[in-house]
Amino acid sequence: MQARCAVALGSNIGDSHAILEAAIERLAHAPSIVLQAKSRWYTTKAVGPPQPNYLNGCAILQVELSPQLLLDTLLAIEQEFGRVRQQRWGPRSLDLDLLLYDDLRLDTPTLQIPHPRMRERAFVLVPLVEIAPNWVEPVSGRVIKELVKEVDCSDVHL
Ligand SMILES: Nc1ncnc2c1ncn2[C@@H]1O[C@H](COP(=O)(O)OP(=O)(O)OP(=O)(O)O)[C@@H](O)[C@H]1O
Ligand SMILES: Nc1nc2c(c(=O)[nH]1)N=C(CO)CN2
Repeated sequence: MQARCAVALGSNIGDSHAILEAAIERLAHAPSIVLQAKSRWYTTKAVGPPQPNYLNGCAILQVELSPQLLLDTLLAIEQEFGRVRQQRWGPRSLDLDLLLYDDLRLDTPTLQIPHPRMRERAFVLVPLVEIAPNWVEPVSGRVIKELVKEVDCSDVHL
């Protein structure tokens, strides 16, 4: 079973650029994952509690993993990069969110697809539109290039 997936990457602790580049390499070499595309890195104002700016980007992966196994892989890579889970929406060395998995809709206690907050997040939609403008977000039924027009992108910069 093959699926095309979109993943969001973020970091605001440590050398975020080096961490995100290393995380992409790690993903690209993970079993059952092929890296198809990656966006540029954007500096973004933190959403949530006061904290340093983030560096954010997105990647498209071809995977031979179930959604749950892909999430487990993402969480394991976060741990490898020293992620310490503290407050919700608090600062982190590496955050990997599973945004889209083909046109799947899933709502379980541990995994929601599409990511439920992706439609309102400029720090997700701006990098994603670079690499997947015509992907239909299955809850809204709208393509990413339309969704990005509806968010305030003024705090997202190259
Ligand atoms: N699509 C998804 N991608 C990543 N994690 C998810 C997803 N759906 C549910 N989760 C669950 O969310 C849990 C907490 O994730 P995390 O700590 O990264 O949240 P957060 O980054 O603080 O907030 P947000 O989810 O708003 O980005 C994960 O352990 C995972 O079980
Ligand atoms: N700009 C920005 N803000 C955030 C981010 C993020 O990646 N970028 N991640 C969060 C928790 O997922 C909370 N706030």
